[in-house]
Amino acid sequence: MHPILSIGNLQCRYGEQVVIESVSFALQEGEIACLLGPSGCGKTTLLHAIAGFQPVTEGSIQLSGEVISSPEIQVPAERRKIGVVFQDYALFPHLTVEQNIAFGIQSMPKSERQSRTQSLLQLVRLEGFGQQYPHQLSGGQQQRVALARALAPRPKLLLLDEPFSNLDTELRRSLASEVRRILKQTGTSALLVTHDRNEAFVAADKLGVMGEGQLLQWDTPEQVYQAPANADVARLTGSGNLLTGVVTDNRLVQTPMGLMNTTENTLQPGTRVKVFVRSGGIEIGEHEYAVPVLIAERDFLGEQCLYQLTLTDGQTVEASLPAQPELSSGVSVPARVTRALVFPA
Ligand SMILES: Nc1ncnc2c1ncn2[C@@H]1O[C@H](COP(=O)(O)OP(=O)(O)OP(=O)(O)O)[C@@H](O)[C@H]1O
Repeated sequence: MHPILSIGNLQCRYGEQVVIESVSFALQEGEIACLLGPSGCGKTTLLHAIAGFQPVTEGSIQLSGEVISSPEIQVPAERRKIGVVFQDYALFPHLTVEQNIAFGIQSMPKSERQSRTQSLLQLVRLEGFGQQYPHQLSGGQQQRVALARALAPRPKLLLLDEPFSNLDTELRRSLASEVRRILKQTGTSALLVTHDRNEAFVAADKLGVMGEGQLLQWDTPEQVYQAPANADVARLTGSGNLLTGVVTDNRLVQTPMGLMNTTENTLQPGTRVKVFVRSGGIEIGEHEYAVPVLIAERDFLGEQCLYQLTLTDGQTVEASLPAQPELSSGVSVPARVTRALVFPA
């Protein structure tokens, strides 16, 4: 069976500027994928190419095995059976919630249309809101209407472009999980674009990390987090610190934050490496590998505190540790790295 979406060696350009280069991945039927990447890396361009709003200059996009985009073929957007949910909801302000949801299914017989609209209202938990107008709803409710409207014609694939970015952080995460429930319940294959890793982790079966027009890694969120392909992916998938280091004779890594173990055992002694230490991979306390650090700043966050630790070479690293009153700014303590990701420099 063909994947629902298959992207092969894709390139997109704006004039001479290449903004998508050699991107390949496949999305299986019913899967939810998230494309995560910093602003300007080409996420929206890629989504637009899949939707049919953006021509491709090399490679191809296939939907259920049929080429819908290539340098020679460009199936019009309205014939792709692809739904799109935009960042700004794009609801029709003069139509009620029900009318918005039913907008794309006008060709259905009336009774079928009405029952589909009602079941979608139920699916997005907005029963009772059918007669309201978009401006009477909260941002999160409006985005759920936009989702119901996009799902109404039963698209083969749903694209979501930064769908939660207008909402506050707390709501973003709960809506990401709500959208995942809705997509799974309807068996909808979807590709969601975001620059918020928490949103991507919550929603995705597959995570695609992008940087400067290229797909840096495509895997499950767990795999990407635990085994990032390179230091850029590590940085994009979790806060932390990038240090430089050298592999020692006994296969440890020497860094400005002391010695640390590595699971990367193919590196020869003397190799220069990049070391990414997540904020949770630092421990305070005596240990043979510990080095003295100065607590430069301490932000109390409840269960955890976020510390800025100054190393003897002047660098500052960020550490997330359980709140302890004795660890306050200005205090010098021993600290070490307990977990690190090591990459060739
Ligand atoms: N219409 C356009 N004409 C020319 N260049 C464009 C156009 N749209 C985007 N670009 C450029 O293409 C690159 C990728 O932009 P794109 O919007 O796809 O990135 P993005 O990852 O979605 O960013 P953001 O998260 O900020 O929306 C950027 O360098 C951008 O300046």
